[in-house]
Amino acid sequence: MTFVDRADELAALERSFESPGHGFAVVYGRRRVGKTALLKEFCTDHPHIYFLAAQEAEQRQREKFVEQVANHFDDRVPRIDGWDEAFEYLGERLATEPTVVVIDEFPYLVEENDSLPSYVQAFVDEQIQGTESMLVLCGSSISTMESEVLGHESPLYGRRTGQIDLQPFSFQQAREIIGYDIADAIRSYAITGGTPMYLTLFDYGQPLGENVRTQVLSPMAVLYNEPEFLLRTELRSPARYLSILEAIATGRTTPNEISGATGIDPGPLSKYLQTLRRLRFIEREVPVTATGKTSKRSRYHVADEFLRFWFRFVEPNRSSIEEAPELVFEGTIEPNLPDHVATTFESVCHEAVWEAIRRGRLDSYASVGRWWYGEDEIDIVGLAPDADRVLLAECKWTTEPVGHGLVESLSDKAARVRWGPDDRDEQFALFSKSGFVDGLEEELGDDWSLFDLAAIDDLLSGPS
Ligand SMILES: Nc1ncnc2c1ncn2[C@@H]1O[C@H](COP(=O)(O)OP(=O)(O)OP(=O)(O)O)[C@@H](O)[C@H]1O
Repeated sequence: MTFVDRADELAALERSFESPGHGFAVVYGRRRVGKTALLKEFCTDHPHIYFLAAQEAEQRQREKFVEQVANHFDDRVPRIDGWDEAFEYLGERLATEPTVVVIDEFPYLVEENDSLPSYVQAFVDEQIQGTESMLVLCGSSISTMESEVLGHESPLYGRRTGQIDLQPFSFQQAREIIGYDIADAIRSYAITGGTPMYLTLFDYGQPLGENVRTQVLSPMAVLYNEPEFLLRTELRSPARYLSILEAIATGRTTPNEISGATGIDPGPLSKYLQTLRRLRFIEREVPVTATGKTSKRSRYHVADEFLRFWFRFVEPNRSSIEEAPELVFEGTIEPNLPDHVATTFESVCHEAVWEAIRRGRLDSYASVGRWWYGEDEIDIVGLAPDADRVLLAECKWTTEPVGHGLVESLSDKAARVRWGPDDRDEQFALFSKSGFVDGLEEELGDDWSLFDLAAIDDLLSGPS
């Protein structure tokens, strides 16, 4: 598998290494998001020591660490008693040769010895301070990385010279891996999301349905149990979190609805929701026109396409999947997939809007998001307060071409979006999977921009 993208992250690590004096970078993010792949790619061009911590006894880990340092410098392995000595030895050697030292899965070391952050602090302050070397701490447990490395309470707080919170690939980035045409690429992304490992599990020489059957619906497949595994990396008892995620994935988006579906009282629920947000399993959204971030109109959604798919189609059907996966696929997944993909299509169009702005195909907007009020909802609304300009856009993942009906309903709803002065500049855009009825584009004036799948493909397949 060739390494894809991550240009910004590699450049940030490079800057940290090149800038005068030592570097201390922290890389974290969800499991399978590509932290190790990123660091290995970065290391290829630099003298480096890459240490992968494991869930094993502290002493054995320390021995392995020291062995690795000694091997790198062609030393005889010294006798070392504690982590302070191990880091002291490393520090002495780094003074002679600028080197990148990566400690991957750092939280495993902290689990074994919670003084590790203090040893690393002394190492950063006293040993690598005067060198041109760089230390990178990496970890998948967002909770541990935030509390033990990045948080106020940590001895390492404020010492880092760089920090990367690695995110899954956007659709545009994922397209470099997904080998389907644009329609199937969107469907496929609706199932795997942008997590590199999930993207690389699919065989794009096979039809999408076959990938779903073998990679998701088989009890032996990695993705069959993946969300539980992800939650267990972060949480001791994930049961309640699982039921909250399932409620959100099946369309309960307000705290009231989630509380009703799960039976969890609003008080404790808000804590669970906060934790799920911190771990990036869910996101809270407010209408783009809302001024306060705590708008009463806020809604929650599952922050990752794969999790949304899994909690909607896999978790509720586990026993049937084990009995008759084909029936679940044909009876439940296939008929409901277009509805699931319609939401993914909206976020793909959202990316297309930003790309169209970058390329000058649309005017610029300071913020772009969703808008809703009462029964009304508009998929994408862009606001340019400096120019009193608003963009109003709808996305349709339907089998029929879009016609006048959508134009009229969007124009009507536009009038109900309370934002800006009365004479604001209104621009419109339509995104459609099945194109537009003949002549629509010519009929509508310059204020309307129409994008079919080919146009979206064109926007999102080039370099970002
Ligand atoms: N930039 C990338 N381009 C192509 N493939 C990638 C990229 N990043 C990750 N992958 C693939 O995704 C898989 C998971 O990546 P990786 O092991 O780096 O994730 P991780 O965040 O370190 O995961 P974990 O915390 O579970 O160890 C790997 O098999 C890797 O080949």
